[in-house]
Amino acid sequence: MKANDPVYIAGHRGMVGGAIKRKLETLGYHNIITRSSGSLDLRKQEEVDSFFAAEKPAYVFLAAAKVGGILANNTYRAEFLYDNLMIAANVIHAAWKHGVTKLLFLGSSCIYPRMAPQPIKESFLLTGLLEPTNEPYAIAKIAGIKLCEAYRDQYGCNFISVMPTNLFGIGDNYHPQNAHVLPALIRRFHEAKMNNKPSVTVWGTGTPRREFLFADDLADACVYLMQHYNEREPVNIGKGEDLTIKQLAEHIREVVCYKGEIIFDAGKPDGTPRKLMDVSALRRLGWKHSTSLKEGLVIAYRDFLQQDQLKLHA
Ligand SMILES: NC(=O)C1=CN([C@@H]2O[C@H](COP(=O)(O)OP(=O)(O)OC[C@H]3O[C@@H](n4cnc5c(N)ncnc54)[C@H](OP(=O)(O)O)[C@@H]3O)[C@@H](O)[C@H]2O)C=CC1
Ligand SMILES: C[C@H]1O[C@H](OP(=O)(O)OP(=O)(O)OC[C@H]2O[C@@H](n3cnc4c(=O)[nH]c(N)nc43)[C@H](O)[C@@H]2O)[C@@H](O)[C@@H](O)C1=O
Repeated sequence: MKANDPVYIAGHRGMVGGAIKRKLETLGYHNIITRSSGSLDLRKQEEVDSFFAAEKPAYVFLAAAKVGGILANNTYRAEFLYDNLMIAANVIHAAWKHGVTKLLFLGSSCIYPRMAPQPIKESFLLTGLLEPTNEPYAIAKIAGIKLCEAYRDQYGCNFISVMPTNLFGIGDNYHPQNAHVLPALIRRFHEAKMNNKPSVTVWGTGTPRREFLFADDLADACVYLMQHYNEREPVNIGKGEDLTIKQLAEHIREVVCYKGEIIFDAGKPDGTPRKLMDVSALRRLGWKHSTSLKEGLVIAYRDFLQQDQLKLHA
């Protein structure tokens, strides 16, 4: 990938796409192609085809998707399946048809079986039942991986897939119901602090374990793999270390400087008990994260405060 090659980032206004764009710009890439979902709906095959015919991207980062936390996944099951299937199918097919040199598809750690042995190796894909709360999203993401593999097998396309662990960072979604746990709790603890509430409720039992990677680290890994990885097998992207949701909530309470209690609502779903990534393949390829959870949380809280201020002045 050379500095003047046309690089399309699908989903550049999102947390991950935005981080990939920042990374590429820092590295001197100056021919970056972007479209918002308003100007190019990736669920529409003809629109996608015309876009690829006109813009002829050489490299594609596929970071556009319908994304959300456990409740959003479980509530909007139709959209999480339909939108993500259509986006993956349309973009990957157009990339083949219009001769894209290389494409990187973003999957997710939730594609692995709910009760997969830990840490989860890439080879565990399709060896067991999925977590029911995010089965539609996972099925669409698995279809994306299989599309990359099929176009590689049949047509020799250099399409690669990466499986990121749970992410957080700049430009995250802080919606109280639809967000992932980390941004949702930043908001809940902040609002409790501002309103002098005696306690904050955290969904589930607090016992599930999750791994959290800072989105700028993920972007760094994606660009690294775009430059150095050309194989068929998906690659896990994570840190290889996790913690319980209770421990995460305690870290966020500290960063936000909230002094009240934490209460657990076991009526809400826990989801997968654990999904710790085996990152040995990524390490062998020469990549390791650089941002600690604590450092990332401080940046994420600052990002939340900035988004909050922007809304107040909008
Ligand atoms: N966040 C996480 O914890 C994880 C994310 N991932 C994966 O990383 C990728 C990026 O996620 P993230 O950045 O968090 O998600 P965001 O919700 O922040 O961003 C998603 C982007 O996708 C675009 N998009 C959605 N629907 C369409 C559509 N129909 N047509 C065109 N563009 C569309 C949106 O564009 P616009 O803003 O213009 O509407 C948006 O910018 C996804 O593939 C996701 O599955 C994987 C593991 C964990
Ligand atoms: C990235 C990944 O994200 C999703 O899977 P998930 O890992 O279960 O993600 P989550 O962040 O929503 O929850 C993690 C844990 O945290 C608990 N939890 C506590 N309190 C809140 C809370 O306030 N909000 C949320 N969302 N969860 C909370 C929650 O009950 C659960 O035990 C998938 O949709 C999947 O598709 C996917 O790709």
